[in-house]
Amino acid sequence: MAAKSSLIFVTGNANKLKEVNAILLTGGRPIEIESRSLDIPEIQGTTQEVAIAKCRQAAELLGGPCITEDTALCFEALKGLPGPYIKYFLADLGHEGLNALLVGFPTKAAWALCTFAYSAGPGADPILFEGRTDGSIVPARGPGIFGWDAVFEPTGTGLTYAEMPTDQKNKLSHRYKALEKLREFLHSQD
Ligand SMILES: O=P(O)(O)OP(=O)(O)OP(=O)(O)OC[C@H]1O[C@@H](n2cnc3c(O)ncnc32)[C@H](O)[C@@H]1O
Ligand SMILES: [Mg+2]
Repeated sequence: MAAKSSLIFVTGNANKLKEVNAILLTGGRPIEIESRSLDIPEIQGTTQEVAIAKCRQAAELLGGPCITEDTALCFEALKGLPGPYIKYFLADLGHEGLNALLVGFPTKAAWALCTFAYSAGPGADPILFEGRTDGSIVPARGPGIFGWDAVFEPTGTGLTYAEMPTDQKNKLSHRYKALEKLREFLHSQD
């Protein structure tokens, strides 16, 4: 019997990869992935359009099945923006600037949205798996290791993602919720 090759996760983000491995390798039926760092241009559009276009391109480049992931951080006061453009807002404005965007708005509510996309190969329509965690934007607390972790406080926890032990974040995060759906899908394909 031919050995089953593991699924390739295309991402340039080492912190994402670490969390994805930690989440997928735990649980009743662990899933192994390989990773590939490819620089894939991201289009403008809704989170779903961005996710589908990136996964399509990744599958073309690899010539086979793959998964990709897009993370959005959506501010309620800004009707969901920066959303999929959070990477560029964070890079230019920093944690303080993200807080400053909300000065003068009555709500600091926000949600983190993770969208995994799976493509069966070049030409196949990607399938999406979304996970959302609600919270609010706060002045930075905790180590500034991963993106906007220090300014996002999930509702009811009293801690920012950055202040949480890894396994606490990985049990309630946007990424965890999306991966549980992806895990179920992959097992149904076995
Ligand atoms: O190669 P890809 O997978 O696209 O990696 P990326 O870093 O470009 O990631 P995105 O396009 O999804 O942009 C999301 C931004 O949000 C950051 N980010 C993603 N997940 C996060 C998390 O769980 N906590 C904090 N920041 C996160 C990430 O560092 C980026 O700045
Ligand atoms: Mg990206």
